[in-house]
Amino acid sequence: MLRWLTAGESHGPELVAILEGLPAGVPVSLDDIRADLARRKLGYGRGARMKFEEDELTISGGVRFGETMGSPIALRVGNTEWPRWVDVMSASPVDPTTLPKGRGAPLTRPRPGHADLVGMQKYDFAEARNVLERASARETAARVALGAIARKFLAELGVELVSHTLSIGTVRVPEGTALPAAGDVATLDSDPLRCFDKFTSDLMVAEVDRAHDDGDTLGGVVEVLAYGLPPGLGSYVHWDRRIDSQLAGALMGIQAIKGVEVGDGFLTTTRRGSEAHDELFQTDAGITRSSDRAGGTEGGMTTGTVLRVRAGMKPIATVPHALRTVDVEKGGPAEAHHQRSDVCAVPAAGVVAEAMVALVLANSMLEKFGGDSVTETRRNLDSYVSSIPGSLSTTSASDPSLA
Ligand SMILES: Cc1cc2nc3c(=O)[nH]c(=O)nc-3n(C[C@H](O)[C@H](O)[C@H](O)COP(=O)(O)O)c2cc1C
Ligand SMILES: C=C(O[C@@H]1CC(C(=O)O)=C[C@@H](OP(=O)(O)O)[C@H]1O)C(=O)O
Repeated sequence: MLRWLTAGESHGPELVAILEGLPAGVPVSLDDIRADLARRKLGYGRGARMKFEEDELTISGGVRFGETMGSPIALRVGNTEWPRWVDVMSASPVDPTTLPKGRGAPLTRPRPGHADLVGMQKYDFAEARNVLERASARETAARVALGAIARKFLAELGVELVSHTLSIGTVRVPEGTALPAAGDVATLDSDPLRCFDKFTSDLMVAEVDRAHDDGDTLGGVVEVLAYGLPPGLGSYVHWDRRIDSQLAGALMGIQAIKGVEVGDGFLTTTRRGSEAHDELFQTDAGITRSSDRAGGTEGGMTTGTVLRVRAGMKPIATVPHALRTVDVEKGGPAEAHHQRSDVCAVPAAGVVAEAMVALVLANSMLEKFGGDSVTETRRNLDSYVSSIPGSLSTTSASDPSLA
């Protein structure tokens, strides 16, 4: 079983992360993790902070000479902006009146849609700093770093992941657009919104510009695809072993994600049964499916076809054209506090979603195939796959495309 934890605040010295349970022998380099951290910063519409803040990555345990050792992997993602926050985020007691004017001023005008107000009520804080520091999606840098390692493990087992933007606000990729293939990561990352359809991507950029000009923010939908999975990860035998349940939980655990779909998701609910499922056919090569509507899971298990999951992100809560709120110190109406923020962080959420899916799939692989070394995991996987009649041809008969 894989376990992972993150700690650290948005403006603290660093984020730290631990991944426990990964077999030995997985090739991991600083550059692999850095590449995914860099991808998380991409996407048109992110705020100024993405430009000046660097992720300073250190591997402090679990990897030697470029390979995992089977021991817990410990990572640090240092924050180059820390010198500017040493006083406000000091771990030692500080008298706030000694801080320069404006530094550490109490945040008493909670932002609707962010964690500010309920966090203050729940943890008995008089202002929102302690809440937003941890609620902030800065933490997703740590998860992406962990996901990069899970992804390397999956690659050793022949599994590759890719994510793309399906919609920004009301601008959607047209139905029937071909899905990105595993190797399309570089093409996607050179696109300002990581949208596979160039025409739609330009419309999305214009949508972000409009929101920015209006002092507003946007959400959207991302999709993660995983190629090369075997049938049978997850299980129908118990609710918490269903792969759909684990994927949904992991994706909903990302800040601002408010909905998850597997395969054609809610669209499937509008179809008749005769048009909703993927029919099975016997061919010389084995059993194939006529379509790929289910998104690669049936009965809480992977089918062996491409896995397709979507996550819907709400618009950023820190709206420049500030929302109405209450000043909890003075009482009475006020405008929510706002300094800067992303206009749209949907493409970044896609990279985070990839990381979460990678961690869930890596865990499922280990649950089913075990292994203290990746060679052992692969041997067990190969033996299982070769024991299933027709298993190598369970991929969809048709090219997957957007429903
Ligand atoms: C990659 C990413 C970047 C984000 N950037 C911002 C931001 O700049 N400003 C903001 O208010 N919320 C941002 N959010 C969303 C908040 O972190 C989130 O809305 C908040 O923690 C409250 O949680 P909830 O939306 O799940 O209720 C971002 C989320 C993600 C995934
Ligand atoms: C720092 C990151 O994202 C931050 C996530 C975030 C939020 O409220 O979630 C708010 C913004 O930070 P600030 O309020 O300091 O401008 C984003 O920049 C990051 O992704 O690395």
